[in-house]
Amino acid sequence: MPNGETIVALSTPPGESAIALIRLSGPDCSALGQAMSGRKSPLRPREAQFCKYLSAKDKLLDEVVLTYFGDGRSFTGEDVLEIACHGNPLIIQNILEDLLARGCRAAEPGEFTRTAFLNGKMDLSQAEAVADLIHARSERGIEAAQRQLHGSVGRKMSELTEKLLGVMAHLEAYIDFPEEDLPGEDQSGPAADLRALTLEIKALIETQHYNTLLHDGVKALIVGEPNVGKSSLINALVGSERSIVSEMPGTTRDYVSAFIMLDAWRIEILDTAGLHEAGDKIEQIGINHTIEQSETADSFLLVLDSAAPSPTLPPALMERMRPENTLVVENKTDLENSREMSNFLPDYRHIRLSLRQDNGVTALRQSWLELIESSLNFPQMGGVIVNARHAAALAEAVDCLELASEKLRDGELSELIAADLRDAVDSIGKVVGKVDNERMLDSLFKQFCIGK
Ligand SMILES: Nc1nc2c(c(=O)[nH]1)N(C=O)[C@@H](CNc1ccc(C(=O)N[C@@H](CCC(=O)O)C(=O)O)cc1)CN2
Ligand SMILES: Nc1nc2c(ncn2[C@@H]2O[C@H](COP(=O)(O)OP(=O)(O)OP(=O)(O)O)[C@@H](O)[C@H]2O)c(=O)[nH]1
Ligand SMILES: [Mg+2]
Repeated sequence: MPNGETIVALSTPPGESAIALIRLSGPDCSALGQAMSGRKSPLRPREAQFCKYLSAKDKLLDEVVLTYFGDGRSFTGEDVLEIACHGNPLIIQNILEDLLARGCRAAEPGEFTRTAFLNGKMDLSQAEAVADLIHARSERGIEAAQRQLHGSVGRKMSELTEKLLGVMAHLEAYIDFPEEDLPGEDQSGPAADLRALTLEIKALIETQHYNTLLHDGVKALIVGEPNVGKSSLINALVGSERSIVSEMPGTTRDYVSAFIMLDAWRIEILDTAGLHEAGDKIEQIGINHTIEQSETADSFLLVLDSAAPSPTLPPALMERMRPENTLVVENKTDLENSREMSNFLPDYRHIRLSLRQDNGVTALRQSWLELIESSLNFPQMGGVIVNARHAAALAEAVDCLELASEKLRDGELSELIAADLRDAVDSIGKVVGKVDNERMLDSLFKQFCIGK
């Protein structure tokens, strides 16, 4: 802490719990630990110690376990004191009030992690990963946040920076010598290096898509003609009556959504209004909603009534559905006149089932999972997935590289080109927080929870 303050916050959720953890960071931790426990000697570092908690007014507030992290060997890089007390909101409040009375300051949201970043315990992408890890809602999300917490993004940025510095060195050699004097493999010169690097960064920016998938979930749309069993399907997948099922065509008028887990994936699944021509005004609005939703959908379950003729679907929707992102669900196989429909969309994966007899749903989940995993091709780039902030910084780097490429082509001065490349290095540095910007840090850490 620049001004030597010691910050304090409850790090566990407010409310009743078996144990609550109050965390302090700053120079007063050792003295406070000794004072609150009434010990004659300082607390031994990195050792859990059972103590009484005595307030400044010498009142016994609770029996607690104290852990002191000295010499900055802690999460924040400052001295840290952790107080594990009984999880009663009144006890927690008494202890927090006592610590404030003893001169501590209440921590801002994310301030512990911000301190860790400012003390060089982690780079900015790792600090973001701490929050991602807390908020992840699927195994895939946790895995991705853990990779980032271990520095995957930072390592990728170092690699890109190294390459860029290499291009800068190459550029100097290229400018200093006429083309014909360079060894054969250098004939294409830095122009080719720059192109390759630009493509690599653009590919990295594309991985932002996976970040959205991890946070918001994979968005899946159940579509098909009226009465084919779309609502029966969402109910079977969710495991409860999420959507109304009836024998009347046109039962679902607008989309209904639910979240499910498909293996390690979080999926937002939408049951939609049956698609058919004409219909009344409300139906038409519902159909327009389906088409709108299809524009941002990652996956489709196209339901067919296998005892009815093949459907004709709106071209605007068909455009979005491809063999890689769509599973064709031939429902109602229990009906006598049910037949194979593999001639309809023959390039697509089909699955036959009877939702009425609850037969085939497990096979559908398996088949759908395979389709999702193969179509999302997840994750490439050595497991690096960038977020919106990283992507914006990388897009700046791409702009700088493209400027540099243009100047190189136009034969401009090497100093001008080098300046653009240095700007690109700075933009890449923003990802890990090498380029400091107080406002950006404020807005980033504001999104954290208190005590983190
Ligand atoms: N009790 C407790 N559990 C916790 C945390 C915490 O702050 N306190 N964490 C908070 O998010 C996470 C663990 N992260 C941590 C990261 C670094 C250090 C630490 O003491 N680092 C020292 C020593 C490293 C070592 O001994 O290898 C250092 O970096 O110098 C502690 C926790 C999850 N569990
Ligand atoms: N025989 C048979 N009937 C089914 C099957 N699955 C669903 N149904 C029936 O088909 C009718 C329509 O089912 P829904 O799930 O409401 O169909 P929907 O596609 O949501 O229909 P809309 O919302 O009107 O577009 C209901 O009477 C269901 O009980 C099945 O596998 N076999
Ligand atoms: Mg329905």
